[in-house]
Amino acid sequence: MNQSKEQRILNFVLQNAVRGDPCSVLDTIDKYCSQKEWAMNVGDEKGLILDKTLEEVNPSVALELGTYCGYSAVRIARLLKPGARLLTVEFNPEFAAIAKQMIEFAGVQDKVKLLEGPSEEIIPQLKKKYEVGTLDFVFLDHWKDRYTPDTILLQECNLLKKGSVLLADNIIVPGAPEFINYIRNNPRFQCTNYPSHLEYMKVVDAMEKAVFLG
Ligand SMILES: O=C(NC/C=C/[C@H]1O[C@@H](n2ccc(=O)cc2)[C@H](O)[C@@H]1O)c1cc([N+](=O)[O-])cc(O)c1O
Ligand SMILES: [Mg+2]
Repeated sequence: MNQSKEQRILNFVLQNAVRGDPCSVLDTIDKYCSQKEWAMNVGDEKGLILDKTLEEVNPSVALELGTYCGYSAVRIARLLKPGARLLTVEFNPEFAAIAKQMIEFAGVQDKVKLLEGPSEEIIPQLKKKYEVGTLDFVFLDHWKDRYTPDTILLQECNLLKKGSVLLADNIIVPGAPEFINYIRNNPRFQCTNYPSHLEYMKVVDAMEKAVFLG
């Protein structure tokens, strides 16, 4: 059976990146996806916005919704302080298997826990099953029509505290209009927009940061 694009990306990393070096894994994925096959990784330009936000927040507990091939999981994990951890949620078993190998090759597996399943099932389990108190940082990069219901669910499950930071990808392309409408009109969030470009393309995109005010 012929390989998936995600398998080809992983193979390119296994053959060309430096094992245990997260930056080399990120650079190798960016090289492949900008030169050979486009893929929906957050990429190097929006990745810098993710990096800066992480350096500001310096989270102890981070959640990612939408692992895909593990690019942003590696990107986030490489910046976590000792003892800090990332929980990343992936629904598609093939993608989860790829991401697991990507995370292990990058050498960040001790900081990352990959949770397989839909976000609406996993989020309500975070406190009891995954021993989460509250989340310092949440990266939203999964199905765009899930950003709003999952943000509501995070609040309902008491997973956010004053100062928790949400960062959402793809505000322009593919776009998350309901989420923008919800979060910018919600007095419990302080929002900031970060204009950028779609990964590996000249197309305009943006990220939105939303700080929970408690
Ligand atoms: O559609 C996009 N992202 C959807 C991502 C979905 C990922 O989230 C997982 N998931 C995990 C848990 C769930 O509950 C549901 C899905 C899915 O299994 C998939 O791995 C997208 C599209 C473009 N684009 O240019 O077209 C650019 C981007 O940066 C994007 O992020
Ligand atoms: Mg995205």
